Amino acid sequence: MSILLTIQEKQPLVLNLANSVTQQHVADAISFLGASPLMTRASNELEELLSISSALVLNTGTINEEELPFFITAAKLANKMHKPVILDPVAVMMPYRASFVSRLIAEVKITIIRGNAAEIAWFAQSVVASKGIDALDEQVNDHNALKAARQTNAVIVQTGRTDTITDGKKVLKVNTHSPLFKINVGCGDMLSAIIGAFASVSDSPLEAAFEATQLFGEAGELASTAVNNLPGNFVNTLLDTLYQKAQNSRETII
Ligand SMILES: Nc1ncnc2c1ncn2[C@@H]1O[C@H](COP(=O)(O)OP(=O)(O)OP(=O)(O)O)[C@@H](O)[C@H]1O
Ligand SMILES: Cc1ncsc1CCO
Ligand SMILES: [Mg+2]
Repeated sequence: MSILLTIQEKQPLVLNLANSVTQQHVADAISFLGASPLMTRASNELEELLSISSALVLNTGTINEEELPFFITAAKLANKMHKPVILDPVAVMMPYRASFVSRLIAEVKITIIRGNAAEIAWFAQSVVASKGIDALDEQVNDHNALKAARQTNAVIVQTGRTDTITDGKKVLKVNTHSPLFKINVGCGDMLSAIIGAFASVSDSPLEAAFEATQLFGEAGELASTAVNNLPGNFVNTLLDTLYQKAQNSRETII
């Protein structure tokens, strides 16, 4: 059975410590795929929520220092309960964010890290040109992705014009092309959450990360064409396309 179909059968709950910029799109993406999103900022409910969740997605886009213990507690509980933890290390190259993420990953096990080339370079002690949330270098850098995977023991999803997915040994690629992804803020956040939904029902983080990234890339291409390559309606059309793909996967077996 495909992972996408399993998501709809199991309707897993995906718990998100989301950023405050793009959380509606993140929740929609999870929901339209057939999973169930939940966002929280309350440490006193973490244990209860994680016990009914199938994955935890940590997005460090709008963190502050008071939230570090909250992120650590959430991930430690998920580790203890053997639930996959996905990290989206937004702009981790910036010094405070680097300090936050360093302290987080020193304490917890991350299953999958999804970031752009500049963010993944940081995990490989390397530098790729960037400005804030955006990587500026379009080169495909397998070396950084492989090194990041080996150093963190996580599956790495390095997004860009070509996406590279690796566990430090095997390297998989997604080569779909939708330029509108780059200018619509939050598409990376949506993909990280979708990877969370896939990992929540799969025993293979590598396979889950690859299939989620491929689905997202294909949906992006269809959505770009449908909106004549104009950005204003892209995300809504992308969400509709994800929904249709999820529905189609059901029809293939009915
Ligand atoms: N230059 C590009 N051309 C085509 N697609 C791209 C390009 N850069 C990124 N993408 C696609 O955009 C999606 C999000 O990846 P991206 O690298 O932009 O994440 P991000 O920088 O974290 O985004 P955000 O911070 O806005 O959420 C991925 O599906 C990726 O394949
Ligand atoms: C623009 C922005 N700033 C912090 S998080 C975020 C959304 C992209 O991750
Ligand atoms: Mg991002």
